[in-house]
Amino acid sequence: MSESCNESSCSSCNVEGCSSRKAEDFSVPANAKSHIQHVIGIVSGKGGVGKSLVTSELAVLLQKRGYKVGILDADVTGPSIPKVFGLHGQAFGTDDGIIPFETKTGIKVMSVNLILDDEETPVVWRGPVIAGVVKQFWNEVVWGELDYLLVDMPPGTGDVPLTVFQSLPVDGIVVVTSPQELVGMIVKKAYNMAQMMNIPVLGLIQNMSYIICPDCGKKIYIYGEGHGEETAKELNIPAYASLPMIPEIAALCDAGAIEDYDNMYLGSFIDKLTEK
Ligand SMILES: Nc1ncnc2c1ncn2[C@@H]1O[C@H](COP(=O)(O)OP(=O)(O)OP(=O)(O)O)[C@@H](O)[C@H]1O
Repeated sequence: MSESCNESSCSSCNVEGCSSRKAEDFSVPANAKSHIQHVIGIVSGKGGVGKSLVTSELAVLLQKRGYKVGILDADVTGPSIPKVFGLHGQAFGTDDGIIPFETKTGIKVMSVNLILDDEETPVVWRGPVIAGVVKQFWNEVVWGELDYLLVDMPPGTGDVPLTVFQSLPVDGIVVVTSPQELVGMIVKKAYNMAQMMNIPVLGLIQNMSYIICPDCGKKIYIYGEGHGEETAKELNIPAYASLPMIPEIAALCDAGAIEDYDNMYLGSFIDKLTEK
């Protein structure tokens, strides 16, 4: 077994094959023209639970409260952020880097769909290439001054979440789930991954929790009430919200007009998220 050391940093350690080697630093510098206060990752245990919709809604609400917001769409093989904001076309570059698109209320967005020739071209790239694109969206995009950069992650705990956690200065994550998931297990997987990377879990959102009867206003829990709230309490996750199925939001997303929706279900969640 190799000799151990008491150094606080690998750079000052001369012990060959040191067994107490500290974790390698994979961090990537931001673009020189980017000044970003907070980076928040939006994650889910599995696909289709509404992670991109929640990312977009959080961005819209933060922007409405006067914060400067950007969305880095790290869901490279299933990008849906540009569509819900009605963004189409190709981003251009300058000497400073790639200029992100801006939505009609001023949210900055970068997504693989905004660099492809044709947004219907599938992304059939291997993991390291995809991870490289995400890093480029961090260090080559001119984000400028931002209070919050929200990173829409692909579902699960694979290559891209790992790259984001290692390469970007992520302040915390928000986990999106749905009631019919095996919440306890899937949320805990995401929670445990964040713990392993020393990243706090800032919030949990249980999406598609219920529908509201259009005649009597009663909440109907089609998948059962779910365990989101008790899981948030059990894991000491500070912010929790339960979102219903909202038919008008689905229609606005399809029309690229998500910014026209005033989401009243996420107000106190945003309060907690932005608490100093
Ligand atoms: N609360 C909701 N009310 C109505 N429609 C919703 C709601 N949440 C999500 N949807 C719709 O469900 C679909 C899937 O949502 P979304 O793309 O956000 O999921 P996702 O978890 O990001 O999926 P993936 O992991 O595959 O990227 C979208 O059409 C979205 O508009």
